[in-house]
Amino acid sequence: MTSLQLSAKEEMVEKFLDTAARGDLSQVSTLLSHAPSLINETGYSGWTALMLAARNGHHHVVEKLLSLGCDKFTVNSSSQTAYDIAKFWGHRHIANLLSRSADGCRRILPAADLSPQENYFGRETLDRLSRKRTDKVWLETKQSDSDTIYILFSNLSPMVSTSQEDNSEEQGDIKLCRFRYEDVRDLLQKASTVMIFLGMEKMKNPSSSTSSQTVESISEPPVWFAINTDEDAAALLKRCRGKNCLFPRSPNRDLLKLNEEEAGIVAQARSVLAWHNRYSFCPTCGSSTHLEEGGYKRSCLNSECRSLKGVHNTCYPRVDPVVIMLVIHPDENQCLLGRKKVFPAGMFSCLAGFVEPGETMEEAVRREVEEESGVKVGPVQYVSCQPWPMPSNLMIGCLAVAISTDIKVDENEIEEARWFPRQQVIDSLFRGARSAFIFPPRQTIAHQLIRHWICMNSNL
Ligand SMILES: NC(=O)C1=CN([C@@H]2O[C@H](COP(=O)(O)OP(=O)(O)OC[C@H]3O[C@@H](n4cnc5c(N)ncnc54)[C@H](O)[C@@H]3O)[C@@H](O)[C@H]2O)C=CC1
Ligand SMILES: [Mg+2]
Ligand SMILES: [Mg+2]
Ligand SMILES: [Mg+2]
Ligand SMILES: [Zn+2]
Repeated sequence: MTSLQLSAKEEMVEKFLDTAARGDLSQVSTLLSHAPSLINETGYSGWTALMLAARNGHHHVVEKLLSLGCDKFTVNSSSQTAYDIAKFWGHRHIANLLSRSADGCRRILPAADLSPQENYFGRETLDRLSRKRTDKVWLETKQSDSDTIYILFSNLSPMVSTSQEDNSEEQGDIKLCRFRYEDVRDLLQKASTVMIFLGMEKMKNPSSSTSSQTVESISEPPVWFAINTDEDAAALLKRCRGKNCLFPRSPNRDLLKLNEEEAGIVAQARSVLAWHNRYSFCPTCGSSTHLEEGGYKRSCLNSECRSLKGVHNTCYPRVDPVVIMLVIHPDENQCLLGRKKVFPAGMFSCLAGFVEPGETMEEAVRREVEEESGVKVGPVQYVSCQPWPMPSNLMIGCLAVAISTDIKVDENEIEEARWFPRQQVIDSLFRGARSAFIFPPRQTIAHQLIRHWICMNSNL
């Protein structure tokens, strides 16, 4: 590029910036249609067109520049963005415009990944159709529909099939056994059977149906129900026609071998069934209860019971919130991990604990960390969450920054807690069993939080 061309370009940039500063919307649009690359240019002042328009309160110009995709995070020599400038000069409507959208949030919370992170047990393959839970006729019709899928639980364990060759604990995958109405009809008639409506399979590709098809001619996807029965497990397994089926004995370990779709279905079914299992009688008066709303409600049969007046939370499935946190050392280069006695040898994980009534998520993080390790925590940031159906937790995953570093473990809860240098954590992640300590499995939110921290400030 010659110096003449350069100065012509500079001249063009200055002209463009001047039109933005004056709020000349039509001229801004014309110049950008001829030379779109002008949009993020900075002139001699180091300011972009967006900053100048924001400085002078030209809302329409700011709007136009944003609609054409200009970069709103560019900073001037005083490290101010267009948003900072608009706020400083009191142009509130422009500041609001610039702070809107997910990008605005990303700037406020740089560590938060706003594309929602999906954790194991969190995939929603079924549309829960909660409005259908009170539609008895629809539910009954669906129960006997030939496409309907039933999954069977015994003692809160789902019946699964497994490939005989694959006996490895970590890798071996298992699949849910699926049954039709005819296969389970007798079970549905037993008074002790608990059945819950799980939902309808989500349409894989709704837009692919041809326009010539009428709405009626497009058949609905199958719906799913889950059944828990007290029938003998061995007798139940005979329904499987010679396939290699079983009821896993250790849900904490074995359910992690399901694929993501089926894990999500089991998370929903197992938690609701576990609630029925533990709340057979009314928690308010001790009378018998009966199932309603597709298995999502248990109502007391005693007409005098207080639980029948107003909304009573004991009538609905319970979820226990648990905070789980990766605590970062103030030097930013170490994290706090602990181990319980029941963990496999060498395994360390994030600290976790139940949220107590009347407590915020942040306070629960600070209290549990201090109780279990003696470390005091300052800022807390939410990262992602995970349904954990053992039996019905919601794991709320956070990063937290320590403001003290001395460790004193509560031996009733934790066997050992240590600060682990970042490099050691990275080695463990990539070397697995050959490393100094073992990570919890990848299906746990604990594993994902540790990974999140490692990846946060690196190019991994
Ligand atoms: N998915 C994951 O990555 C992880 C999941 N977890 C789950 O988080 C849960 C809580 O972690 P902990 O460290 O054990 O919690 P914790 O530190 O609060 O201690 C558990 C103790 O709290 C008491 N407690 C208070 N509220 C309770 C409630 N609603 N249900 C049961 N016990 C209650 C009991 O005495 C229990 O022994 C565990 O059930 C565990 O399965 C724990 C770590 C990792
Ligand atoms: Mg605790
Ligand atoms: Mg704990
Ligand atoms: Mg606790
Ligand atoms: Zn009652």
